[in-house]
Amino acid sequence: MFSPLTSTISRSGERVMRSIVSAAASSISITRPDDFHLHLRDGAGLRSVAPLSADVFKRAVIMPNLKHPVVRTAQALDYKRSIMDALPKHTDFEPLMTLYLTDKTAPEEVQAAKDAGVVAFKLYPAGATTNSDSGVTDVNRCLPTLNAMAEAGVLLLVHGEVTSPEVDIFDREMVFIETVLQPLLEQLPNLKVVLEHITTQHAVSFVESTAANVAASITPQHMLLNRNALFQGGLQPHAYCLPVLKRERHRQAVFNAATSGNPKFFLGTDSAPHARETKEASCGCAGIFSAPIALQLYAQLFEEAGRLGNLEGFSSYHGADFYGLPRNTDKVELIREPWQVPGCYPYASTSVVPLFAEKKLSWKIAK
Ligand SMILES: NC(=O)N[C@@H](CC(=O)O)C(=O)O
Ligand SMILES: [Zn+2]
Ligand SMILES: [Zn+2]
Repeated sequence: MFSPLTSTISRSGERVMRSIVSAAASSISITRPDDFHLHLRDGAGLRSVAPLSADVFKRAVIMPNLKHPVVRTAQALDYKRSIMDALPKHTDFEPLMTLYLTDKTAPEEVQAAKDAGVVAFKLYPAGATTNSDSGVTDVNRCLPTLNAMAEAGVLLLVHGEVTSPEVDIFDREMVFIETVLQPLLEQLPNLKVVLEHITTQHAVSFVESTAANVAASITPQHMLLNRNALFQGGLQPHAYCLPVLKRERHRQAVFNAATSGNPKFFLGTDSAPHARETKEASCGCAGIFSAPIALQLYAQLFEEAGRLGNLEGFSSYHGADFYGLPRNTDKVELIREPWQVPGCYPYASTSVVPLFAEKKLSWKIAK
């Protein structure tokens, strides 16, 4: 279903840290990773997928775009309790909660959220993606709240796409950066921003060239696939996510950024489960589910780059450092043992098709 990774990646400048991994190591041990962009949904869907993330990741930044968006601190605390209730009793997984920014979010909510341990607010331009109808119609309406965030050191996470129908869908990230993000950072130069799930050379360059308070998360699908994957052999709904996959040179830019070792880029799977029948539909949902295979696929992609030694920074250090969180101290071990990704996973009363379904991964997580 998905195109295999094209082997066009240059292997020059290979910098494998020998202390962690030797040429064709049969296992690697890395500090336990965190997922800085995760959709867990609620209800029965939550109970299906949450344990799969908690099996691998120590912490995850939980996206607030539920059907009833998580807009108030009290809701985030309720949601956190239902996440913990969906996990085995003695789990050490820690959900890092976020709030959904709206035109009406009061500046006072910022301190309340921070005091309650909420780590960030999420900016969804209204209409940009799944469950974003209550999102922001104009960032200028949110300036007092964004200013409060800058002052309190609370992060802004951004779905970076404009929504105007005149803008070509493949240009929406670039236009957002130019017309919304850049001007916003000129007004609030200290605001800590994560540009989520970046997909273009423009986003990579922007993040590389701005100050240290701007970083980006990178998904496995945007490292792996270009937009041909959407149409390979017919319409491929399970390759559809937002921001939509881009052309090959953008995939390469994102791939190179992720594997470069630059601390501004870190792991955020954007694992976004949708029931199979809601994707295989006349109007299919946007979102790719990757929780149970993401770390293994990142490892494969870093190895493809000849940069397996940079995996640990990307998956376990850069995000924690940017968020001001302590690095995890426990480890996960990946073993070289090919296995086939299942065609689907149970999801509530139905199923969800993962990224890389029925394909072979070369790394497995040791139990
Ligand atoms: N990435 C997606 O295509 N979908 C996400 C929303 C988002 O992260 O934009 C979802 O919640 O399904
Ligand atoms: Zn998004
Ligand atoms: Zn997302």
